[in-house]
Amino acid sequence: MSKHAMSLLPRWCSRVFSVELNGAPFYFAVKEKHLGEDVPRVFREVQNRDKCYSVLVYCSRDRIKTAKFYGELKDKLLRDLPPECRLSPMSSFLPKVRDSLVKGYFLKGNSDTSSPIERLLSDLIQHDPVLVCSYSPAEDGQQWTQHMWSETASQVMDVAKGYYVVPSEAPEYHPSTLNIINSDVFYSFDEAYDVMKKCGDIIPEAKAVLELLPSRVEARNKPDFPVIVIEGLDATGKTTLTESLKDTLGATLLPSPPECLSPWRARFDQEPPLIRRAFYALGNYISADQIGLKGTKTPVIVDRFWHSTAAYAIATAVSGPVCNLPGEGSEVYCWPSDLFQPSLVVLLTLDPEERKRRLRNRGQGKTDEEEELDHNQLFRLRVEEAYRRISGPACVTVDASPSADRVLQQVLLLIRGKCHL
Ligand SMILES: Nc1ncnc2c1ncn2[C@@H]1O[C@H](COP(=O)(O)OP(=O)(O)O)[C@@H](O)[C@H]1O
Ligand SMILES: Nc1ccn([C@@H]2O[C@H](COP(=O)(O)OP(=O)(O)O)[C@@H](O)[C@H]2O)c(=O)n1
Repeated sequence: MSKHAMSLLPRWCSRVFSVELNGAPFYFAVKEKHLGEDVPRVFREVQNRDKCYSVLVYCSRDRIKTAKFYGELKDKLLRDLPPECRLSPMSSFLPKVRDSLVKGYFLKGNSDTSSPIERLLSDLIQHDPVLVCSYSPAEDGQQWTQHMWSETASQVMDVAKGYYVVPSEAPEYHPSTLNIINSDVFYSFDEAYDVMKKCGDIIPEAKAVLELLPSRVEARNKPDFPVIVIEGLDATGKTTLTESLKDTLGATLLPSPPECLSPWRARFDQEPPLIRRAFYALGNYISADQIGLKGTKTPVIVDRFWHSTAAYAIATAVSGPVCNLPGEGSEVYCWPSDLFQPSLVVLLTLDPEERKRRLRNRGQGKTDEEEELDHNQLFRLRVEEAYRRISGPACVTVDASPSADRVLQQVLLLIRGKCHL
């Protein structure tokens, strides 16, 4: 059965394409007619005998499978492509159109490698939800053109018409911001639950997670006592502070994600963002249920909560500097309407050097994300800024560099001011 590739990604000529080279994005668009525009920067340094390709993963009906496939595609390309072939992250989107982003890879090869690359891409297009294009210099040698591949039952061929590639302006925010809602951050129990439920067929552990979920989303009891969440990057002193608060206030301390999810955490940390973030989102609803239970008897201190879930997810989805984040006040930073709202959220902040020193002294293993915080300063800045932008409740920032006791006293003052304890 033949299908026209273009119908899989509508409004092809309105789309912007982004290729990330050494962490910096380069944008281009396609046009039927050429009006003397420049050659986009991505193609400017490419030699004449080189050939480039793009593989974009379009969303099939099953978005769990699509997310899994996207994660596996990179491994497959890295394993099966000739080593000389250069692979860069790529995406395509309709500016300002929500959920229009599709992701994939941009491949650069030369005339020696084009046969194995094309064999691999032909195979992919026949079996997987991908859209393949090749890029080559136009006949006049001045411009570059894009040819979309079309698949028939037995062969793969270029769709006859080529498009010119032309430079395009950078969007206001990083293109990934278009797809954050309900793919990276979930704003209701039902949205996260739906993803976990659909995972049941392919990830056996998902069924175990579903069984731990509360039957009612609303916290079963409205806590009579204050509920205080302590947030911050790894090694800012959350554990130290939450333990002291527990003792000083006679409070109950709840970790997040909740302990009952511990056996499954490493498993879900390996999954693509859609599944991994749904797991953490659901963890907050389990915590909310426990808060409802304990908060009728004592104050409750929570080590991380929704701020962590949303801030890390947003900062991972977006790359580059802080200005790439969704703008302040964006709906992306809103608290889920069906999730319990704590009385106070404290964000511990620390100078990066002091944080590293504390990490070294503690000497524990780190998650990949925490490793990333160390190596990638921009990632750390994005997480911190996303923390600050989340509202409903917003966090109150506390400098965690003084001694543990001084930090405790500072936070107790805040709690007494806000929660009348
Ligand atoms: N205010 C502080 N001053 C100096 N060292 C601290 C302070 N708070 C915590 N530490 C130390 O820093 C390390 C990280 O603290 P921890 O409470 O485990 O952070 P987190 O739970 O945020 O990862 C620990 O070794 C802890 O003893
Ligand atoms: N409520 C929560 C808690 C953690 N998390 C995730 O868990 C990671 C940090 O957890 P962690 O247990 O390693 O952090 P520490 O509290 O040990 O510093 C973050 O990177 C988040 O991605 C979350 O998404 N939601």
